[in-house]
Amino acid sequence: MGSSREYESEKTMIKPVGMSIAGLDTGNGAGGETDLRVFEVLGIHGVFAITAITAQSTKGIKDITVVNPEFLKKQIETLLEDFKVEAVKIGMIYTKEQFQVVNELLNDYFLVADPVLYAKDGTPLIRDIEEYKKIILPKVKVITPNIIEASAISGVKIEKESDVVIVCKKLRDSYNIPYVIIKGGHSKGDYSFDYMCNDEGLYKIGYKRLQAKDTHGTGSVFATALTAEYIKIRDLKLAFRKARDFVQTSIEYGLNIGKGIGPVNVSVEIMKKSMKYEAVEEMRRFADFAENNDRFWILIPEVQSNLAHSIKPEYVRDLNDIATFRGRIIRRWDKKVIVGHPVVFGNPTHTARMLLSLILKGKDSTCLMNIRYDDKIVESFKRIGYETIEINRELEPAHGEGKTMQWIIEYVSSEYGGIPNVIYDKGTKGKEAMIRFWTKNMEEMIEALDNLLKML
Ligand SMILES: Nc1ncnc2c1ncn2[C@@H]1O[C@H](COP(=O)(O)OP(=O)(O)O)[C@@H](O)[C@H]1O
Ligand SMILES: Cc1ncc(COP(=O)(O)OP(=O)(O)O)c(N)n1
Repeated sequence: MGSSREYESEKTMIKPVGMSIAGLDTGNGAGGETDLRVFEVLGIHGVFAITAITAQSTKGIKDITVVNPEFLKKQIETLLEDFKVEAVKIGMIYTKEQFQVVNELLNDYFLVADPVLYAKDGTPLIRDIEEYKKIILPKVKVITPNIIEASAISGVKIEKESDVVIVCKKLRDSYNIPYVIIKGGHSKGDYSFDYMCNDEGLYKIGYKRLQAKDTHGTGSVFATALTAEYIKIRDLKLAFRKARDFVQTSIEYGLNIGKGIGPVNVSVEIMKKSMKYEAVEEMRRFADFAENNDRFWILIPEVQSNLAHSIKPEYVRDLNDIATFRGRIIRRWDKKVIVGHPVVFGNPTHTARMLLSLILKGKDSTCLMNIRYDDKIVESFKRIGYETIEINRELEPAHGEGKTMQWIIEYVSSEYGGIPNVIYDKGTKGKEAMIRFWTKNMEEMIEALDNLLKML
């Protein structure tokens, strides 16, 4: 046996470093600690120099303790002498003495300023605004105000798109800022437009305005994501698009925690990726079960089977969150069952569509398989303890291809109130009779089919 030294890696692991200079939000929704989480999920090692501690929750800010400028200086110096900081995001920074520290220490750095004049509850987060304009703004490469902040800093009220152009120009000219990004979260309309202006002109991105309650931290998260993306790709226009995309997803999955405005969900993308990985592993487990059970062929209809398996239902939005086997589950001439790998997401199979309809209807279901219709199979499901329901495919309206699965779920739900685990039909002209069986999880699916096969 070789010693463990043989396997020691010679490679050193490195990560780019980004810095946040910001206040601490004790509720972990908007301050420097959230910036660290954003840096982390975007592949940056975040470091944090703290300017103030806010006693804050989803209900707002109760109090603020400001860090003295000497200690802010000590923190920044300590970090800069050790790490190669690639870019710095400046969030809440409170006093002119603190601004002077930044002015003194961060001359040669790429600075992104989020001028958080007020928190959502109206609490001022930058006290000496006039000094901020004089000391901080001329140093920054990018500024990311919302329309209220942009109006307050420029003195020009933003009411329409042409005002954005005027304010952009004014901010760029007055403070010599190369990139001004004005965020449209506080404007009205079906789309939330953000504008970036630079030497080349105005560039606008619009995303559907989400009717979301839990939006605490949108601005902080946007500016930090922009900083992180800039560090990675060094292209601010592309970083703008990526940061905007990141914020949209974070708002879409905002966290309904606390009694007030919950934080946006910055880790949702990596969580969904890891859930998808788990789903693939479970599909493999199912494939082993199906291929190694010598009676599994009994369950396979003429049109063959498939298994649809989703990530946690609350994270499911569309077919991209549902896995199936690309080559279906096939019964060979010699009764051998072959599972057609690979597992793929976003495959518009009947099983995936039906599972999606079930989930969108509010069912806590993650697995669904289509099974050959046979009286004995339906009876066995009943004996195991599952409720069954028969539907008549003759009743299906002529709604074109691709709508049948949704119709079955809508029909069962409206006619019978609930949606039993076993839904079957005896077929119609050109349509094979079929059983569809759904379960809460993979454990239950495998156990139920195992029991069923022992009865047949
Ligand atoms: N309801 C929403 N739907 C979609 N995007 C939004 C919504 N609210 C804010 N945003 C986006 O979130 C980001 C932060 O914007 P904004 O809320 O204006 O900043 P701040 O948090 O500084 O007030 C912007 O990209 C904006 O377009
Ligand atoms: C400590 C701290 N820093 C910044 C903010 C404001 O951030 P923002 O992203 O604008 O979030 P909302 O307050 O608007 O939700 C903060 N609240 N606390």
